[in-house]
Amino acid sequence: MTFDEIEKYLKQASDSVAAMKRDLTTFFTALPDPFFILDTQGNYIEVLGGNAKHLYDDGAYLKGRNVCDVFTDELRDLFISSINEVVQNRELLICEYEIKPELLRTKCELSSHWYEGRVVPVEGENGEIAAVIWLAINITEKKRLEQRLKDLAEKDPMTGAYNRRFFRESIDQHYATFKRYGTTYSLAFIDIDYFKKVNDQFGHDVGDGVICHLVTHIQEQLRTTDLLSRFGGEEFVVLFPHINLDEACLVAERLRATIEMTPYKSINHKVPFTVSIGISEVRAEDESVEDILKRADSALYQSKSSGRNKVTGA
Ligand SMILES: Nc1nc2c(ncn2[C@@H]2O[C@H](COP(=O)(O)OP(=O)(O)OP(=O)(O)O)[C@@H](O)[C@H]2O)c(=O)[nH]1
Repeated sequence: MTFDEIEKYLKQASDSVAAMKRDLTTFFTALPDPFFILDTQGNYIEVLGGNAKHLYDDGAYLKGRNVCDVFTDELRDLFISSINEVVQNRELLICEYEIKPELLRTKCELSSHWYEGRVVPVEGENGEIAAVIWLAINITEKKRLEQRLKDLAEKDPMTGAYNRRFFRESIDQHYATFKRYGTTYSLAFIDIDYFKKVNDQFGHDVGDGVICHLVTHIQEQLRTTDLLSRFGGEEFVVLFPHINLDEACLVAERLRATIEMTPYKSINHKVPFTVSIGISEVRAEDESVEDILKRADSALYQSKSSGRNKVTGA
């Protein structure tokens, strides 16, 4: 082979490698979901794919950065621990994570995005794990649907409070925990006074407004661990975990007083209203959840029969 022939051969080879590289880049860039090549320390070596622009930010800026520079504590831990796990177990790992709007570079985004990460190891020349490939799939729509289905199953559509079925499941769990560990809890039945009159005087729509206003008001006053459910039309129940009767009565009294002071206001109406409340605490001698429910119900009856706008503990 002459020198010219060798040179020609090498040029052809290099051209075809360059063409292959171009083809691969075109191919990877066209992929709808983005994937990242990260070294075992969490440095972004390469960012590819993500052609579905309505679903993904341009991740090019990640190249050369470390996950610790990009994400907040919780996500940083998830990324680092997932990479470590893949390096150790040498197998596919699937995780789900939420990226808050402030981390998304598309500034018009107001809500979080959810992703499914599929992470696989990449072996180096000596068989060691040199890097991981992290495929990120936007599952925000799926998550929204899941949340919607969960809400439909657990919540009252008009007020957004939990429904009676969800309350029943929760109280059954708390009762079981009480029987096993003695962890106390209390219940408050809350019923709007003379609500029929509200409907009769102002109409059903205003009545609905009063109910929603009450729910918002109660939610604002409760701790995040307290559980508010709509038990019936204008009757609600609050489950107070870890709270005894005296403490629950104090909270309920505060609720009663602030409700009295906070009328429902619509464009055309101002509707003052009050509530009656019955409280009970789980007791060692209770044989079932029905016992505590019955006590709260009769305490509510007492509040009603003694003039309404009252709190009674039983
Ligand atoms: N607007 C509206 N009214 C409802 C809803 N659910 C139940 N109600 C009404 O709530 C009223 C409850 O009336 P009652 O049970 O007689 O009780 P009350 O008038 O509040 O009197 P007390 O409870 O004895 O103080 C009924 O007129 C129901 O039609 C609802 O979702 N929206």
